Amino acid sequence: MTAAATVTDVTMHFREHTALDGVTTAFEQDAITGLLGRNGAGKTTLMQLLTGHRVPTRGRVEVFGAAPYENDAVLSRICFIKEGQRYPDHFRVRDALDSAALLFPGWDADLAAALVADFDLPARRPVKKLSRGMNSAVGIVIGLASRAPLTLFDEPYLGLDAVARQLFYDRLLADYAENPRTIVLSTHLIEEISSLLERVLLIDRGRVLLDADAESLRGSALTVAGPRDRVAAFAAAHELLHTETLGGSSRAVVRLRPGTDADDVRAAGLSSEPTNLQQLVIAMSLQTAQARPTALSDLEEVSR
Ligand SMILES: Nc1ncnc2c1ncn2[C@@H]1O[C@H](COP(=O)(O)OP(=O)(O)OP(=O)(O)O)[C@@H](O)[C@H]1O
Repeated sequence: MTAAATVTDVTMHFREHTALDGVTTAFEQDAITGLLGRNGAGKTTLMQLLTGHRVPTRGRVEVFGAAPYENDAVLSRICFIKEGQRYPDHFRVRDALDSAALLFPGWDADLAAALVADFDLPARRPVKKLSRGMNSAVGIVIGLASRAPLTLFDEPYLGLDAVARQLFYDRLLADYAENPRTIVLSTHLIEEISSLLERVLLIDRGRVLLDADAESLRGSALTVAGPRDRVAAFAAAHELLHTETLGGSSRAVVRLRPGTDADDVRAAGLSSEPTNLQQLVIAMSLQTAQARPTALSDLEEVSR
């Protein structure tokens, strides 16, 4: 794969807190990557490193072959849309778009105008008087119309209703099909965007938990159910992500070994149902949470 950006053994400390811990990954060029993970996992921190807003404590970040920090040649090719983006107080919607047009060499004014109409944005209204959702829509218009070779959206939906979110997904996909570029999208609305994704990067407590091709993930996990012993025997031959047992029955989320499918589950005398990306992410995150050593505060609670 050709990478637009690479992150090599990157650690990021904020005083005593480790936000990223030895992260190595690559963002495929001209692909849409979903950056997933629980609150505080380190998604925003990773995006800040990719966009030159921070330098890592250790390790190397390269975007288009060079370190992004204070590198104008690289930064002019990056658009970073953050949750709750702020604009100067006096800015109207039109001013926000005009300054974005100056900032991004690939700016498409026609696309911006079409998106403003799609999202029903009042061009002459001050941005600070917009509703939360409208404010997010301004960020989305800028992110899409920038046509930046690397565009990052960090939870861009604050306050956006379901119809507007769907509009965003549709416009993103349509424009991306005509103008492929590298897009990184962090979100907690995993199922809503799962069909858009070509790559999935799941971070948990600053570490990479999953870095995979979305197509290969689809169908790779199943929820299997049946008698406890049979489920345990089946899971032992695959990768067990999460299990729940009630009396003699169990349900387990399992990542299948390559070359196996639901027929193998049936042959083992178990029932199965597909596990979607959101369920897979939850199961993997829960698995690491359960495997984690007991927190100090819990020990203190026990010893009291
Ligand atoms: N400037 C900072 N100073 C101290 N700690 C920070 C700073 N920025 C982030 N952190 C901590 O680093 C960790 C990762 O934060 P980050 O914002 O990257 O997570 P996230 O995955 O984007 O979370 P969310 O989904 O809630 O937005 C968190 O524990 C956070 O408190």
